[in-house]
Amino acid sequence: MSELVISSLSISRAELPVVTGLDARVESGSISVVLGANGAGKTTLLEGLSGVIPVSGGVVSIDGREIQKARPGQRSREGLAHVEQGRTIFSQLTTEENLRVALRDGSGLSEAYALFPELLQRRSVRAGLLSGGEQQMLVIARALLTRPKVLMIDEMSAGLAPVIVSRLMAAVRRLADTGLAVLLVEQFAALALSIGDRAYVMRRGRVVYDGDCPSLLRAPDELHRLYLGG
Ligand SMILES: Nc1ncnc2c1ncn2[C@@H]1O[C@H](COP(=O)(O)OP(=O)(O)OP(=O)(O)O)[C@@H](O)[C@H]1O
Repeated sequence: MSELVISSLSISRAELPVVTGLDARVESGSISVVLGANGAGKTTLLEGLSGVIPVSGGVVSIDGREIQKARPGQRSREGLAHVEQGRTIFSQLTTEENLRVALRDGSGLSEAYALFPELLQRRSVRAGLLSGGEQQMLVIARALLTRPKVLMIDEMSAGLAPVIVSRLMAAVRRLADTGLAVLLVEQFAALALSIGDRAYVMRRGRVVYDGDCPSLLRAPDELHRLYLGG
C-alpha cells in the first residue's frame, strides 16, 4: 500500500501565502479529487508537491519518506509523477518518441498502448498533430512510464469535449483500480466526483471540505456554497 501524506503544507508565491496549513492524503488504489474556484491554489499545491516551486512549511511523505525538500528528480524517483496543466509534449517528435523519452527500464510501452489504444494507432504521427484528447492521453501515458506510486493530474479536461473527458476519467479510474494513488485537480466537479473516492475543496489556499466524493456529489448546493464561500 502506497500513500502520499500532506501535513500542514504551506506554499507562497511572490512572498504571498497561497496554500496555508493544508492536510490531505492519497492512498494507493484510490482517487483524491481537489476542487475549488479559480485561484484557490490547486495548481500551486501540485507544483509544491512535485517540487516545481518550493514549499514554505509542512511535511509531504510517500510511504513515510519525507520529500518536501527533495529536488523534483528525486521526488520522481520516490514515486511521484506530475501531469502538469497544458499538455506539455515535444510537438516535433512522434507519439512514440515522446513516450520513449520517459522510458526508465525499457519496458512499459505496451502497457501505455493497452491503456490508450488511440496512441498505438497514432504512434508514428508527430505529437503536435494529435487532437487535444490524444495529447492528454500522451502526457498521462508518459507519466506512467516512470512507474509512479502517486500520479497527480492537473486539469486534464480543460478544453476537451465531454465524450473525451469521460473516456479519460474512466482510464484514470482504471489506473487507481490497479493500485495507483491518484490526486486529481479538476474543474469538471461532477465528473471528477463521480470517479473519485475522497474530495477536498480548497478556498483561498485552505481546505474547506474534506470528505467522501459520493456525499458531495449528492449535495450540489453544498458544493456551490463551498466554492463561493459564505
Ligand atoms: N507564478 C505566479 N506568481 C505569483 N502568483 C501566482 C503565480 N501563479 C499563481 N499565482 C497566484 O496564486 C494563486 C493561486 O493560483 P493557482 O493557479 O494555484 O490556483 P488554481 O486553484 O489552480 O486556479 P485555476 O483553477 O484558475 O488554475 C492565485 O492568486 C494566483 O494569482
